[in-house]
Amino acid sequence: MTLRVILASQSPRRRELLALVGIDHEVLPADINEDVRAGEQAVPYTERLAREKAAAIAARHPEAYVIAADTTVVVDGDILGKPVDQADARAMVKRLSGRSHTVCTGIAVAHGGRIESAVEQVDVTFRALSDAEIAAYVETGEPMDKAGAYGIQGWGATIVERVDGDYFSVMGLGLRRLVELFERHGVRYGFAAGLIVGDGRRG
Ligand SMILES: Cc1cn([C@H]2C[C@H](O)[C@@H](COP(=O)(O)OP(=O)(O)OP(=O)(O)O)O2)c(=O)[nH]c1=O
Repeated sequence: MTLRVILASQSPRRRELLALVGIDHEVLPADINEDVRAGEQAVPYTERLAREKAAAIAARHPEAYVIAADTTVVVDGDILGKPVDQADARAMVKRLSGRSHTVCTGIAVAHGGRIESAVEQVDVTFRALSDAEIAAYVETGEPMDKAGAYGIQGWGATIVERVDGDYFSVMGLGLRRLVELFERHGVRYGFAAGLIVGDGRRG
């Protein structure tokens, strides 16, 4: 019998990252309300959302280990989610141009009625961009499904000057932290072996 791992996310980046380190999984995106509560800061917000996404799927699949995450960009205390349209995307990229912002990624692993969670904060600095460059970048479509309207793993890589923290958390799922959360559930990670519970079952 295999260890069942469910990724409660529609994000193709999160699927790629799990595949990168050999964590076999199914995908069952969670449909929850992602509204920010009045006065809620990015760190508690992203952790709450990751936990709610994990809990929603774990309630239906109690035998599984459910992974969920939530990523936002924070600048001047404002939380930037995904842009609603191209004008919004241009405004977001312009706001991030030539300065630093923080990427917050909440991550959660639910199993057996318990949820282990954490938040990674990473400072990212953009080089200065001209309006023409911003328009051309948004034209590619890359920003549209991403928090803060950029993807560090795509053409956005040519915009990022420095990253202070975990690169994979910027992409949407911190793998070092994920392994730590599994360990809190008593599940070990082995290179090449993947996830291993006490009796040697694999996921
Ligand atoms: C900053 C940044 C974000 N992103 C992505 C990761 C996430 O998919 C997305 C943030 O949206 P999220 O709401 O965290 O996730 P999602 O809507 O894609 O998926 P789900 O809610 O089902 O889990 O932004 C990148 O791919 N690269 C980046 O550099």
